[in-house]
Amino acid sequence: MSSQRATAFVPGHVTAFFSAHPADDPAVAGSRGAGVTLADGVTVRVSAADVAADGATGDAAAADAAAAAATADSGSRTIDGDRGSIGAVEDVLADLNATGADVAVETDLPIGAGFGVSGAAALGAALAANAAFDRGRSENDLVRTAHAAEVGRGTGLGDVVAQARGGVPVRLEPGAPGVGELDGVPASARVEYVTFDELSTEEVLGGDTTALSAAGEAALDRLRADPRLPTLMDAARGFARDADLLVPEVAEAVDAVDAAGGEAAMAMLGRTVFALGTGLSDAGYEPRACRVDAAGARLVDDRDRG
Ligand SMILES: Nc1ncnc2c1ncn2[C@@H]1O[C@H](COP(=O)(O)OP(=O)(O)OP(=O)(O)O)[C@@H](O)[C@H]1O
Ligand SMILES: CC(C)(CO)[C@@H](O)C(=O)[O-]
Repeated sequence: MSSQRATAFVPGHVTAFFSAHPADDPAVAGSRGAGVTLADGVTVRVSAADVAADGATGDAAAADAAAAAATADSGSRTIDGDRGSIGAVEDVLADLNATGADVAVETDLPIGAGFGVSGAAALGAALAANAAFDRGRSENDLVRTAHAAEVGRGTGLGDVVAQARGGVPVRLEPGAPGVGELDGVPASARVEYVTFDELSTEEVLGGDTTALSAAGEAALDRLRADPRLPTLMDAARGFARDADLLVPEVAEAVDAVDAAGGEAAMAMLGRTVFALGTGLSDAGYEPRACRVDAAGARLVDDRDRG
């Protein structure tokens, strides 16, 4: 019996460095690399359209009506309360026969600025729709669905598998569960971040990624030899420089943090700088701050998240 509504939380993910590995099969396509998941993330609420309207949690007839509504053409879509949709989320809902559901995406993170919001929204929609409509999929299956949707839309390669894991994920082999392979840097930290503007993931991934990927592989070799946070940050700085992705505002902030004795790097793919500890505050910026997310993507009780 389905509950007809469910809520999932998925951490943000900043990629420190990556290499791109396209493939025809979206479960095989992905990226190698490493990054940091954030306790700041994306909450996705999925509910059958009539349940959202009526607040009914009701009897078997109501459940049948709700299940039917879930597969209707399209329910409402909001991002932070305004009408809006994310392509990868739509593909996930289609895969789960849940296009008729109402889907509310909520996040304090900026979209398109290197926090993997589209991947998080896709994974959150998969977890919540599966629970709301009792689709009976396993976690790996849902991560695969969200990964394929994200890769298919060109909005990310490795965010979904990283967000499913939490912590400081290292993507050793590209692809969805069953294909890719993950490790992690066993560390927790406070992370500060400042965003200057968006950077289109679709544009960068759609261009020539040969040089970028060579730089990403070199950075991964360094981190594998010394899986510690300072090495991740140093490898990230080398990657941004060698892959020619550094933008002036970010370069200036990274230098300022370095001059103040801290560790910072550029978040891929956004005009965003992230730092460990109080790196950005110490350098005179007014950053947002959170911890590394410890748990990875998860269903949450509606009451826990207002
Ligand atoms: N307000 C918005 N600003 C930017 N993109 C939006 C917005 N609303 C919906 N979208 C959609 O969300 C997706 C954003 O994907 P994109 O990969 O650029 O960002 P991201 O996942 O937040 O970050 P990144 O991949 O840089 O880590 C796009 O498919 C875009 O069409
Ligand atoms: C391509 C990417 C940098 C976009 O955020 C990310 O998905 C990754 O690391 O694969």
